[in-house]
Parts: sequence; structure tokens; C-alpha cells
Amino acid sequence: MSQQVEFAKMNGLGNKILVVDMRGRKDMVTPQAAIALNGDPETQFDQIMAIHDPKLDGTDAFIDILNCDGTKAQACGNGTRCVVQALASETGRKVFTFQTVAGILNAREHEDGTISVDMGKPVFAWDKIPLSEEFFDTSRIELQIGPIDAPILHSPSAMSMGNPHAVFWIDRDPMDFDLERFGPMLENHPMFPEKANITLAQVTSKSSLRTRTWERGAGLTLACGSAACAAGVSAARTGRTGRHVTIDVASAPTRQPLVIEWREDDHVVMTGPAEWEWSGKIDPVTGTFERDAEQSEAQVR
Ligand SMILES: N[C@@H](CCC[C@H](N)C(=O)O)C(=O)O
Repeated sequence: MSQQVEFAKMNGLGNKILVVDMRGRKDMVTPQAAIALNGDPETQFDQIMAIHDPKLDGTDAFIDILNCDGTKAQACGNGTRCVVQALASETGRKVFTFQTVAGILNAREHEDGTISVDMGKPVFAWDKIPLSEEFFDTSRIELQIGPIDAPILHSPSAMSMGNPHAVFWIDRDPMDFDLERFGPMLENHPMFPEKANITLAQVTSKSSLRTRTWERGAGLTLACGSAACAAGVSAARTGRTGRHVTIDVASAPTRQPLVIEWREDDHVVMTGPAEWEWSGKIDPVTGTFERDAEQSEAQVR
């Protein structure tokens, strides 16, 4: 089965997302298609969010997530906001429930155009993150890079937000660190048997953080939503902030923050923007694509 499907090039705070409409099809976007699309500067992306027909009663869609290297991801916060915006402009609806391999996500588009996604509950158990060593307290694990007596980065907070995260606490701007060099080492560190998303987080007040992320399977990204959730939860968990924080994503092209609330019921709600760029058609097996004629978002729908 191979015929073209609709897709939209979107972004969530600069995180490059391809939203692909796989409804009505039984197959999945192939890793080969992902790699081919990422190889073209026009369609280069961080994640593909493939919208499939729902598999579960009470949900609107099953979302399959691929990183730009063709691997699967269990969660993508910025991409989920993009899916909400795409489906909201298609249907006029504001509230959606999605199924992913990591669980159920409830999401809502607000009047001001921002979108909230309930990303579910954080997971702290070492073997569920997963880590390869047992830690009773994963809010500060033994891991460092750099000289033994003067580490450059050390003692991250580890957790899963559906996908594995390590948050390193730093005392200056995340842009001052050579994350391009340290990112691959840490992503692939033996401590993380399923690799990890690596975030540098600077606490800027009791209710704000500034972050930058090296993403598993995608590398240096302009923004990462699940990492913002991990940073917000880890900051509250370690007493650095309260449970409601704004995240200034240092590498994002806009200073619009992500708002993270770790609710009393343990759910993590992320609120932020999503932006449509252009639409086209792709072959989800090979990744060949064509761009639609110049159009506004309204005309696409
Ligand atoms: N950009 C995403 C995270 C994508 C998944 C990640 N690279 C992984 O493999 O876990 C976000 O906004 O959350």
C-alpha cells in the first residue's frame, strides 16, 4: 500500500514537527521515509507525529511518534500541541484525547490559541526510566562528565515522562555549554539502556527555569516539550521551585515560555504554542513529498 497522504510542516517553539495524516490506512510511516524526509532541507524535522485511526473507545486518534533518525519515541510534548492545532483547525473542536504507546493524553486548545496537554504522570523508579543501575532516589543520580575533581556536568535528576530524561542543574546560561559535544556522550551513556534526552536547566527564580535540550534520536533541537516537563517536575521534586513553573527554552526562536504545572493529582500539564508552516503530500513508505501550492492555513482545511 503506497499512496500519498496529507502532511503539515509545523513547529512547537521551533521544535520541527511533521504532522502526517495516516487515518484510513493500516500501515505506519516507515523509518526509511523518516530518514529520507529528514535528509531534505525543506522537510528536515525533529519528530513525525503520525495520526492514525483510534484503537481505543473514547480516544480521537492513535499517535505514532518517530524521531528524525527513524527510531520511535514514546512522548513528544511539542508535537502533541501541533497535532491538536491541526485537528482543531480541521474539525473546529477544542478538546481531544489521544492514545500513544505511553498512554492516554488529554489536550485542549484555548481561546488565545495556546494549547495544553496533560502529559500524564512522571515516573521516578530507576528500572522504569530506565537506568542501568539501581538508585533509591533518582532525583540525584551519580553520573558526571569532565575531570573527576572538577566535573563539567554532574548529578542529574532522572525521570520518565513516557520517555527517558536526565536533567543537569547548571548555575549559568545553558547556551554557555557545549551541548553539541556533551549531548551525544550523555544520550548514549551506559547509565541509560534506552538512551536519554539530556537537558541543561538553570533555575532563574522559584517559579522559572531556562533550559536547553539534546534530544535522543534527534540531537540538538530548538525546543523539547517533554524535557520541559521533566525539568519542571525535577525542579519541584528537588525543592528548587514550586510545582508551577514557566520554562524559557533558551534555544527557541521566540521567548514565549512553556508553562508546566505538576498538579496535585500527579499529572503534568504543559501549555504553549504551536505553529503551522506549510502543507503537502508524502508517500509514507518512501518519504517522497510534494509541497501544496502557496496557501494559508485556513485554505488548507
Ligand atoms: N521533541 C519532543 C521529544 C521527542 C522525543 C525524544 N526525542 C525521545 O526519543 O524521547 C518533545 O517535545 O517532547
